[in-house]
Amino acid sequence: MTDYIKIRRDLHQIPELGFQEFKTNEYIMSILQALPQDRMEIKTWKTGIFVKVKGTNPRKMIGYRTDMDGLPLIEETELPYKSRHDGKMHACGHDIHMTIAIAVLHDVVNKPINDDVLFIFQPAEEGPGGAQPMLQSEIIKEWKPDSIFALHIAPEYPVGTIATKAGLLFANTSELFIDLVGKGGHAAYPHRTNDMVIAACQLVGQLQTIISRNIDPLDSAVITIGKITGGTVQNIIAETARLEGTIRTLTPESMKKVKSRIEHLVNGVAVGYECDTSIDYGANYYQVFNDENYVNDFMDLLEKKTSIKVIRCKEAMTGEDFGYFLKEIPGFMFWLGAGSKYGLHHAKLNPDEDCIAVGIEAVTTYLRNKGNM
Ligand SMILES: CC(=O)N[C@@H](CCC[C@H](N)C(=O)O)C(=O)O
Repeated sequence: MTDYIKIRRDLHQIPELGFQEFKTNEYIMSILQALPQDRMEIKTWKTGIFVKVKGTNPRKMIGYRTDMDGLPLIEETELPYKSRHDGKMHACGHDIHMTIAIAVLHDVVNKPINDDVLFIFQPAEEGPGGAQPMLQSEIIKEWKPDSIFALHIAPEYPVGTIATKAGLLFANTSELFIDLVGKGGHAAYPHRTNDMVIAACQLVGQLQTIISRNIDPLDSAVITIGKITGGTVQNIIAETARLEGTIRTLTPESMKKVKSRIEHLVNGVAVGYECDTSIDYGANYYQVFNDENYVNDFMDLLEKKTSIKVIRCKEAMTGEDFGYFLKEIPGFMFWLGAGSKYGLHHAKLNPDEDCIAVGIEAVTTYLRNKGNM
């Protein structure tokens, strides 16, 4: 087993939720402390870490970002190194992302390039979002990279491939939490209550009409209600219900429109069912929009210098708060093929660990080329 596979498996066993990545931080710090220190400057920010690796003749600073958090999900793999944290799992590949960042950092510390490289270990990508507050931190004001890039594993692409495109890669996202409060009571006396299970069911159906009736058919958007809770027991009419979901759009303008329609429909339910309602949009992520020049250079470079297969893909409705970095700093994100039968956010996700070597090759090839010009 290589050192990097061990690192990935160690990290896989200790998934932590956003801004609680304490053990993850400690684990990464212990690796950093064992590296030669003369070229590195390390600063911590909440549970995140910035590492500046000084170049030999720096003219610019290149940023490379990895996310750190896991998801609230019970792992259903039979892997000997499955999650040791009950109800939490690295089901979005952040264990692989961190491993690749550590491996590349190790390489750049041992064989420095001309330019400075800023490695950003960012907490809370799954929520509530670490990128935006990190960008507002004093550290990034002092160490603002001239360009930045990042990767995300893609279970649907085979190992040995990467996929990306110029322009929009990932959607605008917003979490969605809707609370309904009516009047509960005995199941045999519905006329004395306002049943929030009925109101919630109506609302879920109505929300889907936003996509089919309010969004231009040539545009695209998603409203997913992933969770409904309400009521207490089978023979009591529910006083409260809660819908939890997410909105995805291809433009910030469509996001505004979807939210405005949601508000109208929720108000309609409030009037129609004589209940109290509230909406909370939770974490909102800006689209991941790749700079055409940077991403084309990257794809051309991999095609010329490596045997990695480069796929020009379509945009996806996934979200990533790396979009906030790209809003301020030019750069790009790419998918790294990880060949798993189960997709992102699935309890049986099992990325092929061979993708780690491909990720390391793609990132170091880019850094060694761009950072030595
Ligand atoms: C790559 C990926 O799967 N990202 C997540 C980002 C979560 C955004 C937020 N918590 C939301 O649900 O809107 C995704 O679900 O796309």
